Amino acid sequence: MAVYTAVDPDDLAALVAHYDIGTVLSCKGIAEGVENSNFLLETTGGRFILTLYEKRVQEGDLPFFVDLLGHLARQGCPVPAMIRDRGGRAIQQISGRPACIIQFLAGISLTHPTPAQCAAAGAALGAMHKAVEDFSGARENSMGCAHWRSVATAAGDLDTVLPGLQAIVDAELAFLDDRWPTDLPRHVIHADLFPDNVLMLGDRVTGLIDFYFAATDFRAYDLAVTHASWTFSDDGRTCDGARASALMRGYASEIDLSADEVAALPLLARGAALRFLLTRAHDWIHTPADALVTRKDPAPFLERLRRYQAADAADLLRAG
Ligand SMILES: Nc1ncnc2c1ncn2[C@@H]1O[C@H](COP(=O)(O)OP(=O)(O)OP(=O)(O)O)[C@@H](O)[C@H]1O
Ligand SMILES: N[C@@H](CCO)C(=O)O
Repeated sequence: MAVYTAVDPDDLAALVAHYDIGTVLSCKGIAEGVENSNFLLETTGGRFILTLYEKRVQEGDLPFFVDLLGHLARQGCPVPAMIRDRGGRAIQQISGRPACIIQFLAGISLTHPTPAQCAAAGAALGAMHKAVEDFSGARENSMGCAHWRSVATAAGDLDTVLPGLQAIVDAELAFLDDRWPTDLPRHVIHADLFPDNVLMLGDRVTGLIDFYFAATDFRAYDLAVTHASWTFSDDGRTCDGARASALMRGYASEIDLSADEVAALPLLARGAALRFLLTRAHDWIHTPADALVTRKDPAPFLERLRRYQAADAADLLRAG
């Protein structure tokens, strides 16, 4: 369960009193997620998500996320609104943390998506990319390629996570540093569109959530992150061809990738696998023992990295 910070009931009642959302009925910690503290907040006015921003979200970035979600909502993307209080403020403070009350969206986060659901997710990502093209905001990708070396250093001794991991990471960082593209189409991307950040009812996408890694980067890298997180077996050893081609086909129904982007996909996918391997390894070592959080296993992302390193990786990344 991801609850790093507890919320005092009196503080919560005082916060909610600034909004036109009624009074608090209940507030329960949400089991999913590892980054922020999330609560399901029920008031006499309805159901909301209360998010307290933790380690990886900088308070100064919150206005960017509020603007981005507003822009995407106006373009018809299924993203949750950040609720504003009577004074027009979306960003608050509670328990010493920056916090937002967010619209609750219906839908279920999948753990084992079908090909049809992968196609829908790919199309939703593509539609989001179209919608964001004229968004004027920008944010450096603090989890992008330029930062992976410092994430690795901050993690500490990677061999304590998996024997031999340090050498694998060092070699991969050197490989990617030499080859990472510089001039592919870029705009604000989600950068973390895992299945748990997409709400679905059947084969329909009802919500895209958790934009707190959104940043300016290659759109094809966003597709690579989505491929890495939607199309593999739980242990990361096998990429499911039907899911992968459906995801790519769904994305292609919205966005025509250039030949350069298609050629770069295997490399971008290696980067995506490394990014999540590194942050999971960091959290494996550093998650406080008393946090109500289930750490995510880094090993399946090492397996994905190996798969994307293979000579036939481009075959996994083709639209069927
Ligand atoms: N707007 C929303 N509507 C409905 N449910 C939501 C909403 N936002 C979050 N949730 C629920 O809360 C869970 C955790 O939210 P979120 O993914 O934002 O947390 P996180 O700690 O940032 O996670 P991650 O580990 O994916 O970065 C989601 O899986 C979902 O079940
Ligand atoms: N989606 C990420 C957590 C956010 O960095 C993971 O599953 O590792």
